[in-house]
Amino acid sequence: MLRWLTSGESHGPALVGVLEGLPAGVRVTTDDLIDALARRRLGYGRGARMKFETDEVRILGGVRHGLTQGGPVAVEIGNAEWPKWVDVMSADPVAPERLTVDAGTGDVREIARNRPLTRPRPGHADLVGMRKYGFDDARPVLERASARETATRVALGRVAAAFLEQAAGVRLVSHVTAIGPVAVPDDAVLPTPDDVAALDGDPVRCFHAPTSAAMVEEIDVCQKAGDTLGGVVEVLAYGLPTGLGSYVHWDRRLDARLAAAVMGIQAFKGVEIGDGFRTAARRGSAAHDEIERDPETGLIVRRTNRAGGLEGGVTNGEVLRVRGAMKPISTVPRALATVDVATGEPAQAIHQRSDVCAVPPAAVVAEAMVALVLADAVVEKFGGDSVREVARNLEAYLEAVPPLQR
Ligand SMILES: Cc1cc2nc3c(=O)[nH]c(=O)nc-3n(C[C@H](O)[C@H](O)[C@H](O)COP(=O)(O)O)c2cc1C
Ligand SMILES: C=C(O[C@@H]1CC(C(=O)O)=C[C@@H](OP(=O)(O)O)[C@H]1O)C(=O)O
Repeated sequence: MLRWLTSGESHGPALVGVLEGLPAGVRVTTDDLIDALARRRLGYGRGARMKFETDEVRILGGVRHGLTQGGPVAVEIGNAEWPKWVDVMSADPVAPERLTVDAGTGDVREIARNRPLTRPRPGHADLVGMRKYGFDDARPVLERASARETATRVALGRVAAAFLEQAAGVRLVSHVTAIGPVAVPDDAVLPTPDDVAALDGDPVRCFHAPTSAAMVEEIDVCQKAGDTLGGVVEVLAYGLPTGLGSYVHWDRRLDARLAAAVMGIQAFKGVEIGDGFRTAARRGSAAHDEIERDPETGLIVRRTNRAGGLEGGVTNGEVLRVRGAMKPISTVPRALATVDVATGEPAQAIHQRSDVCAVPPAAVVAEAMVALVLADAVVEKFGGDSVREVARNLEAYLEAVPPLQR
């Protein structure tokens, strides 16, 4: 079983992540993680923080000389702004004057970062978090609810993706299929893992050039109006063997595990496998993927892939397609109405600096979550303590499939 945990606050000294259960022998370096994190910082419509954040990453354990060792892999991602937050986010108690004296100039004044946040922002965890954990300040809530935490998931997801490729030849790619009302046409060509560089070069991680231009325009119009946008991302996994996941129990179904992982990303409100909600509107004769034997290879193939690579919660050998719907960024510059919980009076929500649209980086985060779930499913089905052992087990399984079922 593969397990992962993250810790850390948005403005704390660092985020940390631990991935446990990964076989030994996965080739991975700090540079691989740097690349993955740089990809998550891309995207038209992101806010001020992504302009200076460097995601300084260190591998703290589990990897030696570029190879995983079988122990938990631990990563740390520094916060470029930590010097500004040392007192506000100190783990240990600080003297009250440290919160009112400017560390740089020595001036005594109210420092905005230290002021209690009592005007909870609609669409964020602020109000529910204050009530639930007993805070009179939203600061501790937003520090942990923030999507800054997704940097850790992307770093761990990169390790999982390395395992998938090296043990099973599985490769992933993510792209944006909609921003607000602007969507790629249903018949647009799907990207493959060889298109990652092209997607990285697109301002909104969209594989359809005319739609990409329209998405950028939509973000510009929205930003000028003081508003924010959401959208839809898609993750594709190529080269998956059949047989990952199971139909025998609800929590073994791979579709259920993928849905939970994608829904567990901040601001994600819907998940589709394959044609998902569109399938619900079709008749059965136009909804499923007919089976035939390829006259050239003699192998069993599908005429279509509407199911998105899963039947009965089990991979069927087709390309896996998982989509996630992200709601618009909650911090709306044209501030939303709220109540000041210190006074009980009507108020406008606090406005923290913020992204206008974060759908492109969210695609990268979704890819990381899918990689983690698939790596877990591969470890579960093919076991093994080293990459070589997993690859051997996979090969033996495929060889044992009766010829007429291949
Ligand atoms: C990559 C990414 C970046 C985000 N950036 C912001 C942001 O800058 N400002 C903001 O208000 N919300 C941002 N969000 C969304 C909030 O974190 C999210 O809406 C909030 O936690 C509440 O969502 P929930 O109801 O799903 O928990 C971002 C989400 C993701 C996935
Ligand atoms: C820091 C990241 O995203 C942040 C997500 C976020 C939120 O509320 O979710 C709010 C903003 O943070 P800050 O308040 O520090 O400007 C974003 O920049 C990141 O993606 O690395």
